[in-house]
Amino acid sequence: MKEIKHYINGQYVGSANGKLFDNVNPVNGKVIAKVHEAGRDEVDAAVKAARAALKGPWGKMTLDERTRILHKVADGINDRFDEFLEAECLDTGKPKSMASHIDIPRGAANFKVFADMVKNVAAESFEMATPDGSGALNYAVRRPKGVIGVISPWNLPLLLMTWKVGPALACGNTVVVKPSEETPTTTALLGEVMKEAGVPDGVYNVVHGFGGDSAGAFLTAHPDVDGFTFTGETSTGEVIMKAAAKGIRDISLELGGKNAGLVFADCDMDKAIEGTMRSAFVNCGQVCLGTERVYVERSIFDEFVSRLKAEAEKLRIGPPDDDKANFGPLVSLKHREKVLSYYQKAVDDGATVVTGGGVPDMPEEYAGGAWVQPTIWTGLPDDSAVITDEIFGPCCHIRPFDSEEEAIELANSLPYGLASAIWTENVSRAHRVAGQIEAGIIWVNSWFLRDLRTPFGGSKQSGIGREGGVHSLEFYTEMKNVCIKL
Ligand SMILES: NC(=O)c1ccc[n+]([C@@H]2O[C@H](COP(=O)([O-])OP(=O)(O)OC[C@H]3O[C@@H](n4cnc5c(N)ncnc54)[C@H](O)[C@@H]3O)[C@@H](O)[C@H]2O)c1
Ligand SMILES: O=C/C=C/C=C(\O)C(=O)O
Repeated sequence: MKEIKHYINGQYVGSANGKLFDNVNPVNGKVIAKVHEAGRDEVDAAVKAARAALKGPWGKMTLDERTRILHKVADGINDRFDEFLEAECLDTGKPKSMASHIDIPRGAANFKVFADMVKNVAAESFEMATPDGSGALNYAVRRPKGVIGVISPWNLPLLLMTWKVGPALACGNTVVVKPSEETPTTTALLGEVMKEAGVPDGVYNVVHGFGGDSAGAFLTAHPDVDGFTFTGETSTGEVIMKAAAKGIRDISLELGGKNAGLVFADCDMDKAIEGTMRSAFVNCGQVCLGTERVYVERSIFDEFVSRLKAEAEKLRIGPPDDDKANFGPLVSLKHREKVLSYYQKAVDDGATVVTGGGVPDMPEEYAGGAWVQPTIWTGLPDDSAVITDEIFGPCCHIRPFDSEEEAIELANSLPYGLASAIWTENVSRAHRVAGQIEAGIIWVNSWFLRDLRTPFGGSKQSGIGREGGVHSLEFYTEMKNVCIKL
């Protein structure tokens, strides 16, 4: 059986404690690899390697050399595109048609964009007067933050990990990455690409394992990590924030959401249906930006519900290599238990199940997989846990509204503030509503349309800080002001 090892100081190494855990294919429940679980020793070795590499050739490289290498990393991902695609789809069960358009290309783009970005951002300077009349000049320079701990989730494994590692390395930092225990493979494979691209040993390190009382917690407890960038659940973010407080380490948190889609009667219905389909069901609903709450103006409510139902029922469920399938399984049976508990809760709370609500019949070979049906509800009270909790499954609840004010109030009614999608052809309304939604990312007549130069992150309990463009540089560098008396 294949083993997945840590990548520390440019070498693949196993765990001294001999602990291994199963990497399971969610399509059929079969074990595809055994993964080494890091103990404190491996985490410590990874952090030490990262610290040493900061002072080694990586720290001494010119910006040009560093960014050229990062372009080679991106090229290396593209050169081995099929291998990354296969690995990502085995770990997650997602359709190849999706991973080949989103996950893997973005894995490469995350290195290119930030390599180019760091070369083109100027630092600030201020001239000032002094009492003696000679004046002074201030200029700011950016320096790498140091060793960055990167903790990433399983829903878009390569995309979300490189979204952090790309800018971290572009800014001259070194990293220790703890990928999700559900999806270790592409993060491990990236070590080979780093080596081939000429990234010096110790710059990119990977430790595998779980969160609490395992690799994740050992990494956040390690005193020699200078900052943590994390994507995952809000409750995990709280734990990581506490760990980072020890030693006053910086954090960037991209957390959960319970995002609202607002569909106004003046929308282009075709666009709204197409976009809401994606925002509710793509990646089997496992996208932090997805809209699990859809609010539709009353005059078009019935039409919207019946059209969304018709489209949801056309989704083709199947494994990654079924070319026609556009809907895979959830990431694990454990996650399915959680999602199905909300499917049950919806019924208990009096929902009308418009479509789905259970587990699809699958052929024998996929019976052990984590399949669920795409599901739409109406009729739930606003305080149902189905409406207030992030389910992270392929489901949405649709509720009517009567006025713009009510729609905004409903969208803002939860403690999350990640993303929102507004569907209207009225340009004034689009600006007006976008301005009032309490969320970090607003899409109008689109969803998950990404320009990597833009600020990305959540407000309220959906996160702290922004990444993307120059905002990533804010987190991954320390700014230093030099004041020169003339
Ligand atoms: N805001 C965003 O950009 C964004 C993007 C993707 C996913 N998410 C969120 O991620 C969640 C789904 O991902 P998940 O289930 O993998 O999240 P999770 O919080 O369970 O796990 C994320 C990572 O944290 C690690 N971890 C867990 N407990 C830890 C601990 N105590 N100390 C250190 N590390 C720990 C896990 O092992 C994993 O690597 C959803 O809530 C989703 O909304 C947010
Ligand atoms: O599941 C969450 C998706 C997050 C997407 C990004 O972080 C991105 O597109 O950069």
